[in-house]
Amino acid sequence: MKSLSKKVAIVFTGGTIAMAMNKDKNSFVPALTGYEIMKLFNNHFDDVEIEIVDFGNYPSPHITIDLLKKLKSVILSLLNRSDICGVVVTHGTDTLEESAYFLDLTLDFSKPVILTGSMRNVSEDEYDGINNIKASIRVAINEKSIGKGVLVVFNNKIFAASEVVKISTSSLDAFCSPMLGPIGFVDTDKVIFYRNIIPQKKILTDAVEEKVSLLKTVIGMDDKLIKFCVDSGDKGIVIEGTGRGNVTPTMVEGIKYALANNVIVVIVSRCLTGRVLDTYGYKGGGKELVSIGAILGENLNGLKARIKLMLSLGYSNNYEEIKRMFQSAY
Ligand SMILES: NC(=O)C[C@H](N)C(=O)O
Repeated sequence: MKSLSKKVAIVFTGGTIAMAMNKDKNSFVPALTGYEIMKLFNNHFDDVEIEIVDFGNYPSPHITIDLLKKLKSVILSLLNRSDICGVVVTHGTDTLEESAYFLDLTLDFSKPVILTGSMRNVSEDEYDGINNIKASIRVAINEKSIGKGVLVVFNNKIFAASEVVKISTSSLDAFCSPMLGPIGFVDTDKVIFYRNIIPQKKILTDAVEEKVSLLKTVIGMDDKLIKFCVDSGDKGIVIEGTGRGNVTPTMVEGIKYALANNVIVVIVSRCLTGRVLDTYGYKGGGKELVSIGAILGENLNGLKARIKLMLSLGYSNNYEEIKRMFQSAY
């Protein structure tokens, strides 16, 4: 009999990793349970026991905040068990970075939690689901993965949830950390970390404010979308500004309107790397935005800043406290 020294729970939520070709629809659709995926896996590990948790089979654009709250509590109850050393979550890649960051900010745990998925489904030759699960298990059982927050393992690269983005619609190498690169790699059976990360400050809240929109600044943009968000009841708006965090002059009145209506406005950048800062003093520049009360979102991209604002507004309705949460992420 095998001696089972380590136990990893794998929570299956759906995505391409659990999809197959449907001939009638001539397209890819949800098809496989966690058990069916793991039958293909053919246990590669002698010393690891796997526990399968079938959470659901959701394409990731179908993931909601309610589902994320449920997923968080499923993961928490697994992490609380002394027999489980880490949790792997399979997830559709389209929204994986949002779910990973949500879990990173809300799970206060040192045991490894790894999100992964696949870019090819089981009907395709290059099905990458098994390799990604295998690499994720290796990271989950590695002691060096402890205390690093939620990680994303994809195509043998290891990323911090706070940094990772999906960069390709179709490549197997679909994820990257544009500013800092992966924190490590899975090289055959070895897990190698090349740098450490400072875990993000947690936002320990069960309440999540869902009325938060994300807008992107483009040339010639006016303020009609900002005003629409305010008038339709948003409590927060994240704006991806240009460059250092600037907007068009014609957006400023809308931002003032939002702030006057107690809607928190967070400015981040549509650039892929770098921090926002109030360096520009022209109309719509960061200096004016900060002076009227907009909050700068540091180096977060729009997707992550929106998740953080939803959680911050769930935790507090105090403007100063929310500002502090954005300014001291670590
Ligand atoms: N590769 C994938 O998983 C993409 C799929 N559309 C999803 O996110 O569910």
